[in-house]
Amino acid sequence: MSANASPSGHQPTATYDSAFLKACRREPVPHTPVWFMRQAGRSLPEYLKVREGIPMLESCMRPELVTEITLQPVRRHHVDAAIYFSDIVVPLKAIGIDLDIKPGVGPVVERPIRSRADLAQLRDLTPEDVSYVTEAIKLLAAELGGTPLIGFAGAPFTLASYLVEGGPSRTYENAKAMMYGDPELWADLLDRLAEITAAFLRVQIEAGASAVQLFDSWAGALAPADYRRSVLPASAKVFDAVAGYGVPRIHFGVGTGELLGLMGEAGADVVGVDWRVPLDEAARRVGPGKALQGNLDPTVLFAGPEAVRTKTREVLDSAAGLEGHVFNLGHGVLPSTDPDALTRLVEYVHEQTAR
Ligand SMILES: Cc1c2[nH]c(c1CCC(=O)O)Cc1[nH]c(c(CCC(=O)O)c1C)Cc1[nH]c(c(CCC(=O)O)c1C)Cc1[nH]c(c(C)c1CCC(=O)O)C2
Repeated sequence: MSANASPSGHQPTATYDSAFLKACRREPVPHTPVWFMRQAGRSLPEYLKVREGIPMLESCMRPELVTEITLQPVRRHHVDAAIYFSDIVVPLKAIGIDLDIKPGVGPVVERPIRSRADLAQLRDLTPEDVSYVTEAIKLLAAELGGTPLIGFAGAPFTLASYLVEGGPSRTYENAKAMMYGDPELWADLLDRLAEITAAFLRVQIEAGASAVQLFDSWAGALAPADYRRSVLPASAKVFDAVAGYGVPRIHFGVGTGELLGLMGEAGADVVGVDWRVPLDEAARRVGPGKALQGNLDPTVLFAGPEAVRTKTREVLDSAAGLEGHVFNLGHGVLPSTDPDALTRLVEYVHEQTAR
């Protein structure tokens, strides 16, 4: 049996009983678990060293390299969970979409999806398309011991934002134009992406991931009514598709203060919160029955150790009444962050919350 227990009749394992998975299940924890979005990556000199000369997407397809990069922040910071090293566009590349990740820019798509004919670019994802993911997760499970591994994928809206725009955007004008102007095409696009995303998460869970996070990073660009009508059904389809595994499902976005209730409704077990809404208020918006993840402003790490402690204490205080809290930043680690500040932060949260 894998490190993941089935919802019925679980076998206790160090992974199943880890602080991270307990907090996701809203069970009592020995300390508040901590991990960081983008904990692997450019903030770590050891990452820059092993990535030297290897393009981002290629590095995601090399199981030994993925394993090493995923383990680096666990070794260095003693975080409570590892996140699988990959990118949200990897499954799109795997089904043959012509795209690349440009350094300092982000994902760039050669032929953006703008019409019904363009949908033909999207075919089903099979486990064979991403055999390197299965291989890397098996290697990781052997190395991680009791530390849980989080698998992840981009949510249909965030993936669509890259596919329709053709690259990063501040306004999402093409994606939103399709959403408002051709709702049927938009719904079909998001539904196809939901299927690809669900298939990609299933591969990760079946290989041994203990939790999954759906990154809807750019959903905060939407008004609640549009999110509910045009985006929520596709994200809900993804969460439904992986519900049966009994692994916690985390749902994250940036600038989603007005969407937190709806993001919970989409079906996640844990809702990620950025730094704009305090966790006690976020809990009221999300409603009962869900754990929360977050939410230190990543720029606080540039302010010196005392400020980090003060602001961390504020996050912990606002989380004091929650049933389940996973400490994280409100968004990813910024590349120029001092890694020692992250190590100290993990230590501080553990020490402050030891029970
Ligand atoms: C929107 C998004 C993307 N990718 C991702 C998201 C959702 C999370 C978020 O909101 O930040 C998700 C992602 N991308 C990466 C991870 C690794 C796992 C981890 O969190 O440690 C994760 C979880 C690696 C990466 N993905 C990328 C890097 C940097 C490239 C490099 O190191 O060469 C890493 C470590 C590239 C990437 N890929 C993307 C962007 C915007 C960029 C940055 C472009 C740049 O600034 O150079 C798309």
